[in-house]
Amino acid sequence: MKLVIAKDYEDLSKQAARLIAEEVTRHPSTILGLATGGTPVGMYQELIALHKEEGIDFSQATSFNLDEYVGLPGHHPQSYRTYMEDNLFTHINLPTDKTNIPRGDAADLGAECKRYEQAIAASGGIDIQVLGIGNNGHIGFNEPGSTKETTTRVVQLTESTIQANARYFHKIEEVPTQAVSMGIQTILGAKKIILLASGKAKAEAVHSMLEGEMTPDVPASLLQQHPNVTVIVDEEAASALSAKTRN
Ligand SMILES: N[C@@H]1[C@@H](O)[C@H](O)[C@@H](COP(=O)(O)O)O[C@@H]1O
Repeated sequence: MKLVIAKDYEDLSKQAARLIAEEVTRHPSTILGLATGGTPVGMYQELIALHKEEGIDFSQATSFNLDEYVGLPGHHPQSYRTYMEDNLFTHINLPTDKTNIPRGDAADLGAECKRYEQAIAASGGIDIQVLGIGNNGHIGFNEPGSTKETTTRVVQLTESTIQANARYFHKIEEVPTQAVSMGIQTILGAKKIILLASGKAKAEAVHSMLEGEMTPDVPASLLQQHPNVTVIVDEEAASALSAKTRN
């Protein structure tokens, strides 16, 4: 995996946005894999600026998000659909009907997971997938124990993930306990992957991902088998890495 240590969060966000913008410029009908969470917010702001100031054009692109909470309709203020609308979609020219996010409120969630996986395959597959990382090494909502064979499915969130995500809800009881998430196999199917991590709380997970053994106990470590991963971190998130990995 290629490691980039950015100066700070702003630099990390700019570098990540540049990679996406280059991809969209080179290949306008790019299939983007998008992530939520606090970490990519700065990257989305940079992409909006690149769209407005440099005319980066998303009109022919398609996007697939990693995951969505079970039980939240798209219009719910804490749904990942709302997050994406607010942080990116309403500010760029990606057509709404080309933005895909699993339906967490589907009546038949099993069918929804199949439909989503098939839609990704039918698009030709994800060209560039953005990932964050959970404190416990999760990617998307693939919690520890997720194997490399997993595809889009309903997952149970761990207590630590529920706690980490409670900051977006009024109270912890409101945080859904399940999500629909692309699987590890789905993510590994992307042609390129960019993983972003910022802050001290991610240092241990970044260390295990890059320097630990490949194990479903740290789902992000399974990315070691992918041929084209760029990990962009800031100094704090890099703080548990050995000198050898840093160089
Ligand atoms: N499903 C999302 C992940 O995709 C994200 O990577 C993680 C970390 O979020 P943050 O960037 O806010 O630390 O949070 C959630 O669990």
